[in-house]
Formats: sequence, C-alpha cells, structure tokens
Amino acid sequence: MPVLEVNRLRKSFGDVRAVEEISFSVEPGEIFTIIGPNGAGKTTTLEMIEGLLPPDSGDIRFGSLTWVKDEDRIKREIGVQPQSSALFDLLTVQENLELFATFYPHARPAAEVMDMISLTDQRNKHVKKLSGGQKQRLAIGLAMINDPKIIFLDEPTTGLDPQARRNIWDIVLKLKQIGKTTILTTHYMEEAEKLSDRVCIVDQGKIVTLDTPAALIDRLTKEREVRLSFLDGATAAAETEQAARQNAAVVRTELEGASLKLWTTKPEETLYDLFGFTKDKGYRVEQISIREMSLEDVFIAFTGKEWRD
Ligand SMILES: Nc1ncnc2c1ncn2[C@@H]1O[C@H](COP(=O)(O)OP(=O)(O)OP(=O)(O)O)[C@@H](O)[C@H]1O
Repeated sequence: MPVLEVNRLRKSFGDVRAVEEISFSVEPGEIFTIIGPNGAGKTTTLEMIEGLLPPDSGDIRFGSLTWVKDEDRIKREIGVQPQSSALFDLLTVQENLELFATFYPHARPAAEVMDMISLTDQRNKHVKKLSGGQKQRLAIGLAMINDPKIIFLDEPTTGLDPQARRNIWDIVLKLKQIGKTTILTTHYMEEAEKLSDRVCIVDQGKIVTLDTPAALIDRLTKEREVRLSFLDGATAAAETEQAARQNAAVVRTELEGASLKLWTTKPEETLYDLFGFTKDKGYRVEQISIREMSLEDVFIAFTGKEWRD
C-alpha cells in the first residue's frame, strides 16, 4: 500500500497556475524525486503535501490519513526539512536538535541524529559557524528528529559544492537503508539519477513523465547520439547529413559547421551506411563518437527544452 497518494492537486497564485494537476503515489522505503526547472511547481507541490499550503483542489492521503481528519498523526509521521534560515544561529548543533525534539512526544536522541548526519564532531559549534553543507545536514537532522516514516527534502543540495552534495546523498541513502521513505526535489539530474527509485519530471505545474531513472533512460536508449566531424569541412558534413536523412533509423540530425550530430535507433547500421557514402565521396571523417543517454536527455526529449541547472 502506498505511504502517500496525491491525486489531482492544483494550486494557483492569482493568474499563475503553479500546480496544474499533479497525481502520483509513493511506496514505502522509496526515494521519490520531483525534478524540474525553476518555477516548475516543485516547492508548491511539496508544501501542499506537507500541510503548509492549502491546495485549491485535489486529495492528499498518507495511507488512510488525511490532513482534515488526522493532522496530529500526520505531523508525527512526516519530517520536513526546514529552510536553513529557520535554524537558530546562536544555538549549537546539539541545542538546535534538542530544541526541535521538545516539539514532539517521541523524539530520537540528538546523539543518534548527529551520528546519522555526521555532525557529532560539530555538536558544540554554533550554527552560524557551520558551512553551507553542514547547515543543510543539520536541517535534514531536524527533519528526522521525530523519527518520521516519510521525510521531505526540498532541494537539499542546491548551491552546495560537489563534496558537500555527496555527503547529503550519503545521508539520503542511509535513510533508505533504515527503511524511511524520502521525497526529494532537486535541480540536479545527476542527483535524481543516482538516488531515486523513481523520478517525476515536472514542468509548468504538470508531470511530464514518471518512472524509474533506468526505465526513463531505457525508453530513449534505442536512440543514440552519434557525432561525426569531417576533415573536409562544412560541405562534407552537409552532404553526409542529407545522406543520413535517407537512413530509416535516423530520427533527427543537427549540423554545426564541419560537425554532424545525428540520433539513430541503429547506430552500427547507420554508421556502416554513412561510411559507404563518405568513402564514395572521398570525405575524411576526423572523429566519431556515440553517446549514451542520460536523464538530462530524457528531460529534453519529454519537454523539448534544454536543461538548465
Ligand atoms: N506565494 C506565491 N505567490 C505567488 N506566486 C507564487 C508563490 N509561490 C510560488 N509561486 C509561483 O508559482 C510557480 C511555481 O513555483 P514553485 O516555487 O513551486 O516552483 P519550483 O519548481 O519549486 O521552483 P524553484 O526550483 O525555483 O524553487 C512559479 O511561477 C512561482 O513564481
């Protein structure tokens, strides 16, 4: 049974339709990621689910619990990562955790949480002295102080350097190991690909596609991007492009000076065919590469937009 079901959520702010009609469900123990560009509606979606923002319409269910009937129980079962601005700067790491612990009848010991977020050595440091990554880890610690079943992390790694980002990934994976469900939003494709059991790509308030990262990539892996560059310049590339367009496996092509990019469902056959053409013409190919698809390609394929971090 899903731990969370979201059905036809909608939210507008004046004329801005922030969330148009979002539905999904999350299974216990999953890392479920909502990814999308700025303004896609990720935070609005999360805040409605977290009970911070009333939806205009739609249902949110945590198993059999709903916000209307079971607010207290839901609050005990979910953990929401606060904005780092909500941390108390003049308190230490441990004091912040202990303060948040007093909000709940059954809190986890601060020492246990500090161990999970690798901040035991910093326990007596004031928040204002922590690095950006350490503050984010503390914010995640605060989200788990009530030992919730489901943890919501809204862009926990935005603005962090790659090492600090990896440290957060380790925590998210540890949460999974101990059976927690995590719902995460991110800008970073790599993060979604590495961490998620399932990814939901959101754009302009709607779900564009939802599946496991592998399945999403798989849908496109039949297509490979092939790049050819020519020693004989733009004419050779342009003529080869014309030849490539005659090839049934070629889905699309892109020409840039002396280099030709094409997407084909049968890279070997396409190349064999094109080499026949270039050999006949006496064109010399300087470089060839065949690229694997990534989640970023999935995004571009489904939204028709370039990905912007
Ligand atoms: N309180 C608000 N009042 C007015 N408009 C809002 C409000 N909150 C969000 N919006 C608008 O709703 C849309 C979705 O915003 P939202 O913050 O949910 O997107 P997001 O995907 O989380 O973006 P980001 O990655 O930048 O955080 C945007 O156009 C945003 O400007």
